[in-house]
Order: sequence, then structure tokens, then C-alpha cells
Amino acid sequence: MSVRVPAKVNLQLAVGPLRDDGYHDLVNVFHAVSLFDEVRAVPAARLEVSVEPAPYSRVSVEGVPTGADNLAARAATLVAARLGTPPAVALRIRKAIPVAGGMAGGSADAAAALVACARLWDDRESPVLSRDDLLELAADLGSDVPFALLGGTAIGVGRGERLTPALARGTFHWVFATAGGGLSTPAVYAECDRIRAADGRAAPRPRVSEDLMAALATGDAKGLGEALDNDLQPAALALRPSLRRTLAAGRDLGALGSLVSGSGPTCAFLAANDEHAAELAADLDGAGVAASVVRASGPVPGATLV
Ligand SMILES: C[C@@](CO)(OP(=O)(O)O)[C@H](O)COP(=O)(O)OP(=O)(O)OC[C@H]1O[C@@H](n2ccc(N)nc2=O)[C@H](O)[C@@H]1O
Ligand SMILES: Nc1ncnc2c1ncn2[C@@H]1O[C@H](COP(=O)(O)OP(=O)(O)O)[C@@H](O)[C@H]1O
Repeated sequence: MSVRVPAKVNLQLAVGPLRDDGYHDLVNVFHAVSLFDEVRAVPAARLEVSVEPAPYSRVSVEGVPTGADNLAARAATLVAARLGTPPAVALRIRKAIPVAGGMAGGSADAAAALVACARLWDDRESPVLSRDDLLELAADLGSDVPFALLGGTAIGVGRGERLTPALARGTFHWVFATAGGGLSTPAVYAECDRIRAADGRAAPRPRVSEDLMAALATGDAKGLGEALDNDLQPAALALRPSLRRTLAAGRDLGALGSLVSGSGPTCAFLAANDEHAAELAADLDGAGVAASVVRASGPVPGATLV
């Protein structure tokens, strides 16, 4: 059982105030891009996890847990518990999504494991677990996991787990600049709170950008580039100042828009078309402002059996 699952970039990440439960209310416009992890689920005596870079990928998998705390292993355990079966599976993860890069690679692997294990253990004719059940299990695993199941382009509210698909026309072409070493998501949210407190600014109520929605609905890459917005970006830049140079290089090289993806440190650049993306990727690579440069397009579907 093999499942392919995409990375995401956040087209808009509007962060509201810190809630009592430690999370922030968001408007999170997710966009799935064609950079894929693959999770293979093979029946085994007990739960096992292995993690390796995907062929031709330059992703470092150092530090990714291979025990019960791997998000894919947690997903398998949840599915097994719901179906009353032992979690007897070996999960073979091949990563092309940067680790701790703000592209939700761990969440992607969790979504892939949910789909693979449900397929392995659930009744094919009359499944116990519906699509909604899987979305619920996904939300228990993490705020970004439901979107990795859904894919496409979608607006997430609440913690980011309550999704509505967004109308999007055509294909958008992206270039991603990865950084050596990740950023911790909780640390970036905490830095965002700290900066806001120091500025004496109350967090505004998050709202969807109308300009962004219009650009998506009409397939307007230039409009989309101008509407990209991430409230976590100042915090990511404070924690990793070198990203300023990366973003500036992309802008100078003619990207239609640039931003830090989610909590970073991966930077995303929007190109006008495929050819422009190829040029931009080569130029960014030459500028020496990133650990690696990869191209991808979106939207693409969520976790899919292959
Ligand atoms: C920032 C975003 C943007 O899509 O993604 P990444 O850049 O990490 O991929 C997400 O909000 C990350 O979602 P995810 O990585 O699933 O986070 P979770 O496991 O649910 O939460 C990890 C921690 O992030 C913080 N968190 C997460 C979501 C949210 N709405 N408010 C928060 O404050 C909390 O400190 C929480 O303890
Ligand atoms: N399958 C997995 N792949 C990647 N990281 C994982 C996985 N399971 C658990 N983790 C842990 O989650 C952390 C965040 O991973 P990731 O989802 O790649 O980043 P981000 O939240 O920035 O998108 C990693 O540093 C790692 O310790």
C-alpha cells in the first residue's frame, strides 16, 4: 500500500490572538504543491518506521524520529485503535518535503499513513472509517493534517483544521528555496506573540483576503503574487535573519511574489509560468542564498493511493 502526499505553501496566514488552549485562531489559505513524500505501509510483526530521502531529492532526514513519535506512526496507531486491530505495520517513508521547513512534511506523512492504514485494515466493501472520520483523526494529529488529506487550495479556520475548498483556476508555478536546519513551529508562534506584545499591538481578528480569493478564482498569477501574506514572517525573519537575503534575491530576480512558507524557513517564490519558474530557479541557485532550490506547481490533490 503506497500513498503519495503533497507539501503545502500558505498563500495567506492570518494569525489571531493566542487562545487559552495554546493555539491561535487562524485564517490559513493552504495550497498543495507538487513536491511529494511517499509512505508505503507493509504488514509487519509490529509497528516500525523507516525514513529516507526520496530518490533524486536533497532532503536531509536527520532528526526525523523513527519511533512511536513519528507523526505517521501516531496516525497508524490511531487507525488501529479505531478499528480494534494491532498496529502491525512497517511504514517506509520517502521524503522530498523539507523537514521542519514550513511545508508540513510531517503532517503530510501522517495523512498518508491514515489513508494507507485505513486501506490496509478497514473493510473494503463496507468501511468502518468514512472520509469524515479520517478528517477527524487527522485533526487530532495536528492542525495541518486535514489539509494534507484534502489537497488542492483550501481555507482553514480555527487552528487551521476546519477546511473549506477555495475556488482556484489554472496552475500556479512556484520556486522554493530551502534552508539548512529547520525552525520550530511553536517557537515561531511564540516569537510572533512576543513581537506583538513588544509593539503593544493586539492581534487583529483574522480575515480572508478578498484580493487573494479574486486572484485565485481568475488564475491571476500577478494578483496572487501581490496578495501573498504571512503574519508569521516577521517572527521567522527575527529567528533566522538570513532569510531576508533569500527573499530579497527572489524579488530582485523577478518573482511575482515571495514569502516565507508557514513557520519557515523555506521561502516560496511565485513565477509567471513554467519557463519563468525554470529561469528563476536557476538564478536563485546561482545567487547562493539557499541550501537547495526546487520547483513545484499547484494545486495538486491530497494524499492519494498509488
Ligand atoms: C504554521 C503552520 C501553518 O500552516 O504550519 P507549518 O509552517 O508549521 O508547517 C501551522 O499552523 C502549524 O500546524 P501544525 O504543524 O499542524 O501544528 P500543531 O501540531 O497543531 O501545533 C504545534 C504548535 O504550533 C502552535 N500552533 C499551531 C497551530 C495554531 N493554529 N496555533 C498555534 O499556536 C502551538 O504552539 C502548537 O502547540
Ligand atoms: N514523518 C515526519 N516527517 C518529518 N518530521 C516529523 C515526522 N514525524 C515527526 N516529525 C517531527 O516534526 C517536526 C516538524 O516537522 P515538519 O512537519 O517537517 O515541519 P513543519 O511543521 O515546519 O512543516 C520535525 O522536526 C520532526 O521532529
